[in-house]
Amino acid sequence: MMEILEVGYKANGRSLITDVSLRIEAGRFVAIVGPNGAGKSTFLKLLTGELTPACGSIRLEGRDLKRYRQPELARRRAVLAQQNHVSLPFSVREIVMMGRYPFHKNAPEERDFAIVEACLREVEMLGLADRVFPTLSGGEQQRAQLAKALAQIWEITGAFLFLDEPTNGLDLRHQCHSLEIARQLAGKGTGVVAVLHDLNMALQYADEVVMMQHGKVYAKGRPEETLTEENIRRVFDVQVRLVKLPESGERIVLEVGNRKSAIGNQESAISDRKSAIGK
Ligand SMILES: Nc1ncnc2c1ncn2[C@@H]1O[C@H](COP(=O)(O)OP(=O)(O)OP(=O)(O)O)[C@@H](O)[C@H]1O
Repeated sequence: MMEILEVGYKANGRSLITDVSLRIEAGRFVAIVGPNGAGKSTFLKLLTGELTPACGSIRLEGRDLKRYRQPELARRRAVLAQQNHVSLPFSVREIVMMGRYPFHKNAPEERDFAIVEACLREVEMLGLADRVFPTLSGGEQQRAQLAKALAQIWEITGAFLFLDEPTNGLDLRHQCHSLEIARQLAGKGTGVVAVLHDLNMALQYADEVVMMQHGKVYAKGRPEETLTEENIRRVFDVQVRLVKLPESGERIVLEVGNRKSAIGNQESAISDRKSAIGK
């Protein structure tokens, strides 16, 4: 379990995260949503240990995250970052094997090779395993990086998987497939924390949704409690309707327009200008 208590973070004298408290249980899929610049990635980096809080504490299994050594942390959690640049000519298989580095001493063993193959199969990348990573398309690179993260936590019970916009660059089928993999991992006891922009994906896959705004938690709880029309309007500044699908009862978010439309703003700017020049 992860316990986040009154965490704050500052950069260049500016507060990016303020007073965030949260419990993340293993076996749950938590989606972090919010507009651009809300602090989602910064918060995720605090959870992974990449950044250190300026105040408050983050505890993993009852122990402060700051007290974990890097190799120890690497055996408990995996991260799919938003940007994963690889310029060296590693093959896809070699990239995925990097997820096994925290577990073998000098060279990979038979078990590591088997896990790499299983993870490549999981993300449907077996056919591209020998390709040089930088020659892959954006979506293929994203799936290879997901396979690497899976390889890292493949055999760990109660591990955590942190995903920053995991559906970035993926086609619709692979978006669903990636989140389905994460969902299944949660079903087997992994704690999944994913930054998602697609509110419908959050509704469909998450057990809990944390909605952030201006570096703070605006709302948190079950998806249907958090992703309400009112919360979405207030936080994203957009009008939506939540519609129930008759066949399954599932709810979907339909965007029905910006609160302040760009055209409306342009029209008022033109009329302001006309009155300023006396027309
Ligand atoms: N090192 C830094 N110094 C100053 N400001 C920063 C720094 N890192 C992030 N920020 C700012 O903090 C805010 C939160 O950034 P963050 O990347 O966490 O947002 P986000 O919610 O993940 O956004 P997006 O949806 O666009 O990815 C942004 O306004 C960003 O410009």
